[in-house]
Amino acid sequence: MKPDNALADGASTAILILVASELELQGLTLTLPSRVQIACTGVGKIASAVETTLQIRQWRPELVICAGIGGYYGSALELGDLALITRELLIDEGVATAGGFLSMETLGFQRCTIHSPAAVPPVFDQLPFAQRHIPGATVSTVSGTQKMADERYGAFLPAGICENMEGAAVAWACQRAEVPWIGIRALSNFVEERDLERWNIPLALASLSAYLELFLQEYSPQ
Ligand SMILES: O=C(O)c1cccc(C(=O)CC[C@H]2O[C@@H](n3cnc4c(=O)[nH]cnc43)[C@H](O)[C@@H]2O)c1
Repeated sequence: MKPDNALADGASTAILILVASELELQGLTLTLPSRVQIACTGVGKIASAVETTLQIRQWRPELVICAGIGGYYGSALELGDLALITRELLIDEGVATAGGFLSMETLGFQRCTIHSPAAVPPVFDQLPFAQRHIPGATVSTVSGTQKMADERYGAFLPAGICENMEGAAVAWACQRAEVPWIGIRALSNFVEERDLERWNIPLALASLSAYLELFLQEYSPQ
């Protein structure tokens, strides 16, 4: 027997929006067109990779949007601005040595960069915040010190990079399933010395909602 929400044979979902946490799912104010689904993967690489695979198998989407909040290392954007992501870097998978960090790719194991086959997401003029095409950096441990942030991302200034905990895992699962993906992250904090008073998750979720609403209108899947 099929679950209640399974698709009829031959049907497909146009867009599957994946967020990491219930906080993000509950905080988004979206009107979903009929062929758009939204689901929560859980936080981090393992939960999001597994859940993305299961969600793709269930909904057979034409596009996955990996949406959520993220941290920003850079000088061009403010909190509430949007990172439009088509390249995700596995930035902390490797070996720490006295001579510095060696990535798995450098050591001859798996690739550490996942490129999207999808077009760069659009910039919408009518939104009151900046939207920039920058890479995502997927980590297991949030950079909570300025030292770690500088070591990880010093080379990315000034355009910047968006740190998160799921992007590359979602992208990897999409790539294996041959489903195009994009990342849309609203900046909730700067990647710096941890200070929760400087985070603004409500602002980030408001601008993420505004962007996604326009995106879904623009691409109104029938
Ligand atoms: O340090 C804390 O107490 C704390 C409180 C609330 C949330 C967090 C998170 O680390 C949220 C992780 C969650 O949100 C994404 N995210 C947002 N900002 C960042 C960041 O700077 N670095 C990495 N991930 C970030 C992430 O994708 C997770 O889903 C901590």
